[in-house]
Amino acid sequence: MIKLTNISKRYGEGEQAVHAVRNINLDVAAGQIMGVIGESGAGKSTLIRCVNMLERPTEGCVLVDGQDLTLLNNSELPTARRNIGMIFQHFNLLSSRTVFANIALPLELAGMNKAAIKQRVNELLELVGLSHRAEAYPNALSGGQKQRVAIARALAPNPKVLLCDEATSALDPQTTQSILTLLKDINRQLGLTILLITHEMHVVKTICDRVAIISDGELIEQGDVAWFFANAKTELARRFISSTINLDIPEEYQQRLVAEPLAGALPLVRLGFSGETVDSPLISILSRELNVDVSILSADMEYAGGVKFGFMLAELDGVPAQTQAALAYLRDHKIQVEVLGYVRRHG
Ligand SMILES: Nc1ncnc2c1ncn2[C@@H]1O[C@H](COP(=O)(O)OP(=O)(O)OP(=O)(O)O)[C@@H](O)[C@H]1O
Repeated sequence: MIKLTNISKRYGEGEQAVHAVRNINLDVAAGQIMGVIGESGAGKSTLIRCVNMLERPTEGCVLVDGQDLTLLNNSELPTARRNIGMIFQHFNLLSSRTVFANIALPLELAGMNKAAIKQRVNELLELVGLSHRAEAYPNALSGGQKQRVAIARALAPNPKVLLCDEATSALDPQTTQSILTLLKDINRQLGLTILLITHEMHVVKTICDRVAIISDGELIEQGDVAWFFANAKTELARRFISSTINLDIPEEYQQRLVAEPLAGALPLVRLGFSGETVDSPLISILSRELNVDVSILSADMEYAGGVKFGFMLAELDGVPAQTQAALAYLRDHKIQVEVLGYVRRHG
């Protein structure tokens, strides 16, 4: 549905030039939710604004629903943009218009008659759960309600694509969750393709099917969300992932942790479960069949992209040969195993 080929965007010329986006290739299939994540200044806003030509790329080609937008002139763009809705971090509502009139605006601009506008706006108000606030002005709404109005306005012309530019960054965690749930519902109900940019891995984990990571204007890694959590290679990706997972080694264990397998010290392992992990009761098999007791220190298991994944910190207690057999068994079952060290017993 969206296909970006060799997109670059340069601001300015010569030595002053800023290469905000460099040579980016990205495909978003119809009906998919794709998240682009990166740190501040990485080029996320520039990239998403290139998709609807709010910024014209310096190079490359932008196909949306088969149409190359870079070939259109400024008078042809407004019609093509009806296929592409967009929402923003700060909502961008018109404060002098009511909720109803904000949502009606793109329909008025498209020349729709009053009765049809009324029907469509009422449908949209219902979709975003704001029928009771139709006559309110934006100033009287909460941040979450404002974003709901912005979503309704973006959906008014029945676009095939929705672009979300840090759409939840100005919202508290609970409101963020409700907006993400709404976006996912809309994606399912309407088959809408969504491209979002964010600096929060939580957003990606909650609603995206695929994720791409951008650093210094370049896409450095991309993949299905569940795969990405378990397999991402770049340090930046791993940093984003650990920001959503709390697996610190408790202080008391840190003090007893040594690098070498001293006699009597037990291996402390970090187990990574991914979409590839074989779904069987591994922990009970270790204790029942391999005689290794597993003491779980902490675990953070998640469900994202339709797949269970997560991490666990555990101590393995058994004689060395059995512990080795247990580690091999886990690896055979596609669990990532990392021995973090060996924990000396008390005393
Ligand atoms: N209109 C502009 N003129 C010149 N430089 C720009 C312009 N817009 C963005 N840049 C520069 O391009 C780079 C990428 O900016 P961009 O806003 O796309 O990053 P971002 O990842 O969205 O950052 P943030 O999360 O902080 O919004 C930055 O170095 C920025 O200073």
